[in-house]
Amino acid sequence: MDDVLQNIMDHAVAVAREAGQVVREALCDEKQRDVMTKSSTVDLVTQTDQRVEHLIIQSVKKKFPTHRFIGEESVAAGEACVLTDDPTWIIDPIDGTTNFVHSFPFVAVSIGFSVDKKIQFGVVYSCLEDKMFTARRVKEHSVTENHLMLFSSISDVRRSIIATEFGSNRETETVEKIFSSLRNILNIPVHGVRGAGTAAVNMCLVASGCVEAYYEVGVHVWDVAAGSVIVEEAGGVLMDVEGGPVDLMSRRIVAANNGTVAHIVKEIDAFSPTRDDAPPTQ
Ligand SMILES: O=P([O-])([O-])O[C@@H]1[C@H](O)[C@H](O)[C@@H](O)[C@H](O)[C@H]1O
Ligand SMILES: [Mg+2]
Ligand SMILES: [Mg+2]
Repeated sequence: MDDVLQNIMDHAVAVAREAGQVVREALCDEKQRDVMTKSSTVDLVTQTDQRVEHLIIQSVKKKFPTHRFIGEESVAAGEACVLTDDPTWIIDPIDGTTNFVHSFPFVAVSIGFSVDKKIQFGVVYSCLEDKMFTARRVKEHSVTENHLMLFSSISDVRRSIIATEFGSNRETETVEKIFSSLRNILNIPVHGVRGAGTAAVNMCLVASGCVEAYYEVGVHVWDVAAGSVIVEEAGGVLMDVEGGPVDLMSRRIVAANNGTVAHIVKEIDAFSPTRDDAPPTQ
């Protein structure tokens, strides 16, 4: 299985790079950044998101015809978001669509691959920085192209930088919760709070030791599937925002180094968005 998995992972890296090239070219063409909206007026999608997801899925289908898919834009178009034991590609064609639309320079292609409901490897291509982050669920971990994982050993949360995002839910109660968590964390006080505008890149920043933790309520499985292996293989931990094991379908995540995770979890004002795998409402 090892060689088979490596073969699949090599394909994921190649197709992520190809997708990244499409994203870079699209950035120079305003038409390809025309905005449509999904769950709210600030949940953006473009024809480029759809085109890139199609490209990835078609390329994989040719090589691995029995594999299944959970893709952000396919789910938006009505496909089920159900993780089975079958080999499944979990795809976010453009993580950071708002960044893409505004030319804010952090945009990633994120691909996780799952077997038996466990993510086996993750590939995050931060395509404007041209950084490829990969990790496979084995002892070895690797980040290609000179991007060494330099995991943070800071255990004093007051010396940390914490990454988070505001997401795309603007309901008053949700915004209140987001600010309540943020206030608690700033008041620790931490050195700073940052957000790249892409969950996948934020997780790679944890894996690279640039920030000590990243948390968000409202992410989706395609935002964090790839990053989850990258963080764990770098030596980090994943947790639910109220402590306990993370559930990638729950839309809640903390990814952190060992020293700060417990401190961060204490400060988050948690809430529970509708799960990714919830049956559709009629
Ligand atoms: O929509 P998208 O750009 O693929 O993904 C979003 C980005 O990762 C953003 O940083 C995060 O705050 C949202 O929760 C995600 O949904
Ligand atoms: Mg995303
Ligand atoms: Mg996306």
